[in-house]
Amino acid sequence: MSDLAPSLLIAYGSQTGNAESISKHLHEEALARGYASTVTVLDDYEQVEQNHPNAVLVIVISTTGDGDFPDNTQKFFRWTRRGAKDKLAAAFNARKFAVLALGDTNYTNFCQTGKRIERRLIELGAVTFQPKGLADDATGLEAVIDPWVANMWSLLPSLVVCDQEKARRFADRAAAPTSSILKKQKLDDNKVEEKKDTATETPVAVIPPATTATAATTVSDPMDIDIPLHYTPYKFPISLTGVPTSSDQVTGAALLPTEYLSITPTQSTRSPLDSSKASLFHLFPNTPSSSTDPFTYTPSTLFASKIVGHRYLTGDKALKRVLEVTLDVKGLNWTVPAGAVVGIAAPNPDFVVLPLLKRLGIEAETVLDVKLGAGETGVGALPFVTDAPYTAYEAFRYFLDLNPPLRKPFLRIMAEYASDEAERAALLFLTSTAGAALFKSLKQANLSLADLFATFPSVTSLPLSRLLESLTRLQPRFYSISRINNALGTISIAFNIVEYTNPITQQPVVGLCSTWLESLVKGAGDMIVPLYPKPNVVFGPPADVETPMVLVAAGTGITPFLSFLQARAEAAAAAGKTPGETVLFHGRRFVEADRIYGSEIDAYVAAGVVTRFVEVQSREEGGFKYVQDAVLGEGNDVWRIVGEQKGSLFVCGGVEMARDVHAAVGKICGDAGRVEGGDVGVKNYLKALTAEGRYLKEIWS
Ligand SMILES: Cc1cc2nc3c(=O)[nH]c(=O)nc-3n(C[C@H](O)[C@H](O)[C@H](O)COP(=O)(O)O)c2cc1C
Repeated sequence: MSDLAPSLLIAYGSQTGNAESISKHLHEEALARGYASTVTVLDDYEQVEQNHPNAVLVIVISTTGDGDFPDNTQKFFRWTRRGAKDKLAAAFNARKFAVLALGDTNYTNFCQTGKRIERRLIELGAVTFQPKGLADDATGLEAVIDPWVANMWSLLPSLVVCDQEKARRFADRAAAPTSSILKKQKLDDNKVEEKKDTATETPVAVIPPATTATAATTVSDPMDIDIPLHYTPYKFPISLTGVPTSSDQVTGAALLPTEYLSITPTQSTRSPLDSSKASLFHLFPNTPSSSTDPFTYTPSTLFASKIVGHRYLTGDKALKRVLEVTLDVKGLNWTVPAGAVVGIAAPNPDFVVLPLLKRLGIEAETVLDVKLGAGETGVGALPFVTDAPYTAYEAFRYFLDLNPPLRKPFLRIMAEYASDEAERAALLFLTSTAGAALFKSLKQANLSLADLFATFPSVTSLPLSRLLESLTRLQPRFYSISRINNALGTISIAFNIVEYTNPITQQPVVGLCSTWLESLVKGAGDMIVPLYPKPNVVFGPPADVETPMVLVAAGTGITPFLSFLQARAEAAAAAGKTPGETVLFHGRRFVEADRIYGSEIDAYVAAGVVTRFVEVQSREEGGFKYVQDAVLGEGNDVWRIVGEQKGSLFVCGGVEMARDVHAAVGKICGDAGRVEGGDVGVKNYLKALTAEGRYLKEIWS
């Protein structure tokens, strides 16, 4: 009897789509190599595994937040810790598995989730068939992923049953210098379109229609805002040094991913173009309009909240505008706790969607029938699942990430459809090992999909199925709630309007969600914001209002702390207690212009809820420059509160700031022998504080 497992099961956990995309491509390649393969999101693992009890398991998982599990793995990880012993044993005992972890060394907890999952599965009796891969986004994921995956393919024949005929065909394809199917076709096909340089094409500019929807209460509206209406795609100048001009000269190009989606444009059309309406909701007919359980709402059953107020929190001198938006969430029936977070599903802007559809030759109004190809079984392989069939416009506007990170499998697919030989060669070269430096320079330019098509204008006939296979789902954007009114059923969020110039392409870049929300308050839509409450948020103030705490924020990192202070003031008043000592550090650029929630904090200071407010300005003379300098400067107090009085320390803001504050706190702990054991002692001490929930961070990149 063979010891080989009957199949391969690829399970992913992904916050922004990288692990998802990698897993789907692994799955497709596994099928092409002759393995019976299934791909699933980790949260569905328990159910999917029952149909594949003896499969070899490959886990691809990213780390998010501050060493946290992606949202679509939380259920899985909880189950591995607290699930029924017999079920866990059945699922994992003697299971052969390997972990490919994605992370970024800019974060303190590099690839933490991959490490934890591997450790936990080993505890449950599973056995690794190759060491985990730790891929680093800071230096380029491919440097680790490519050899890790190559090693996996070399080991799988001794682990999983393989269809030898398919394996042989695959080996033949791999041995061919490049896929020549399209090339041959082109030689005989006079109908191939003339090369068109779309970089010079004028993109369609869509002017959002004016609305008569209820106007928001504008407290202050300091300036006229230009809402972007169009985007001119950027053609990346590829340096031709060392780049082969003919595809025959390219060696070691990536293999063409197998096609797995079947997309049929149906005869029906639906006019989808009224983007002033929250048309997203007709795609989710089963979504309850209200529910007694707020967590019924998820990324695929969104709640329709309504903007009922807005104001700018920054002054004219500020370099970035901070907008506060107040949303009616009564129907959620959610008693919102301090520190709560909502995920907002912002659509792609029409000025990106419509030119892209035009570029691909797709009618926006056509209803699509999207299915897995014949013989496909992977439950996680569909790019999105909704209750209703949708139009091309809806798919592009609401469901697809149109700014994906540059990925080699997609470049390989583009090469297949490039009608210009030099472009085809360049695209193939980009996927090869020899093209690594060029790939890196293109990746660093953060090109959008539109830029990529402008860079390779001869890719004109890319089928929709190929594009959808390569794109991942548009992810919700998360916002900490700053102000809560549970009686009225409203919440407020405050955020920077993201706008900057891409340093490499010099193109303007705008944030998807922040600019969309701003456009709504400027009258570009019907003020409906699809959202859901993020479950399992642990970032909240200590339960006992007398526990002292230190809060460290930079910029809009102040937002969750507003809710902490509000909760503390209310709980102290209700219990007739004096709130514990609270030191709040807030870093910003300018004293006045960036004093986000300044008057609210002044009121908390006056009421004794904030006992010390340390304001730090990086662009003003005098005082501490950065918040980490202030934390270090106030080290004695920080230690007294956290170390001696067993208080709590919370940090919220960007990743660099959190790293620098972490270093400052480490120094405070190590100074004067406060924590013994040198660097290792301090590291373990801070780890223990985190485990106790007394040192928590909310971080974004
Ligand atoms: C907000 C945010 C937080 C992150 N936190 C961590 C972290 O704590 N540790 C780490 O190793 N990587 C961290 N990363 C890096 C991601 O794991 C990495 O970019 C990965 O490629 C993302 O994969 P995904 O798209 O499948 O989620 C973070 C990335 C973001 C955007």
